[in-house]
Amino acid sequence: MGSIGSDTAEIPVIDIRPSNTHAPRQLLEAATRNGFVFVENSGLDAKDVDHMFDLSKAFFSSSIDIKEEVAINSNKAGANVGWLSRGVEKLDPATQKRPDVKEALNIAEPFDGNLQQPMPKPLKAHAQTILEFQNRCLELCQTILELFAVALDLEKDWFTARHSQPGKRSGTVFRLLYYPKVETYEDGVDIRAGAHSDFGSITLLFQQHGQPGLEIKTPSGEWVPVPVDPHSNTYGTSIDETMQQHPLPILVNIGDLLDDWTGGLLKSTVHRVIFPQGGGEDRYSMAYFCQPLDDALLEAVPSKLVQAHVERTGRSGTRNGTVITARDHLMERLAATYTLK
Ligand SMILES: O=C(O)CCC(=O)C(=O)O
Ligand SMILES: [Fe+2]
Repeated sequence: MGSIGSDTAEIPVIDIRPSNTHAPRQLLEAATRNGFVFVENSGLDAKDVDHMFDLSKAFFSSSIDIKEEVAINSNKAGANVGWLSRGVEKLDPATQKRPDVKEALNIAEPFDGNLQQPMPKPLKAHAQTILEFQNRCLELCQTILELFAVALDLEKDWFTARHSQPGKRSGTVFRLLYYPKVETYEDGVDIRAGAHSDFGSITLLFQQHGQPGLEIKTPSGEWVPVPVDPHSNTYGTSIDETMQQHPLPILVNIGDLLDDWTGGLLKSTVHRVIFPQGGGEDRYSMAYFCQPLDDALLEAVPSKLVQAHVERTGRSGTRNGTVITARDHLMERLAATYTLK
């Protein structure tokens, strides 16, 4: 079992400004190792990230009535959006005895410049801020996808054109997460987020100083902690003033769809969120799960590197030779997560 102080996961920090001409190769290397990487100089303003966290806290600290108005099953905006109360989701249904100890608010991708679901009271006045934050996240995902295309010797827009086009929808979701501090929890039974890999193409994860708990599973089956701040040698358990000054790099990880699409060359890795010793403090995180356009066909990626990998591993992204769409891929995964409870 990984614990604070054990070996850290090998997660490089990559400067993704255009001036770093090594970025494509560095990203690809990280993606083929365990699919987790920190990016810095991402273009996302630390103040905007902090502001989003403040809004998240305002929502999760509001009354149950306010939250229930936007509960995931109470609106007509479609599946997978709205508030999930504690006890609703089990990310590792095959193993978990009890649900994840967390709450979440799923916010769908804006369409035609508008949010697609009613905002809860504390967030209503900030709809534009939230929408703009989602746009910044999408831009960052597109930058990363472009760097992957360059590294794989594809047309620069090979992935990006399949992720965003005016008037087209995708299953991209922005998720605010709240893991409450608890007085008691049963070790080995209760978990903040059960072991899982993400569904989509790439995920951006925003964490906060002093709120550790994320772990990834190594190929040998060991759990190793992911730092909150890769520039510090603690896992964010002690908050010192100077540590809070610099903006945290953003954690990026590969999801199952991109893993499948590239025949496993880019890897999605299983991860989870544990209670720090003693139950920890509240943990807030925010995840931006980027998905290709609903109608994007997960056809063979025309890259020699991908093709060579597929030949070596015998894995291809198709289902018995049938090319499926990104939406089919997502629906398969959502169905598996939400019915196996
Ligand atoms: O909250 C975290 O740190 C991770 C959350 C996560 O892995 C997920 O929601 O997919
Ligand atoms: Fe995840």
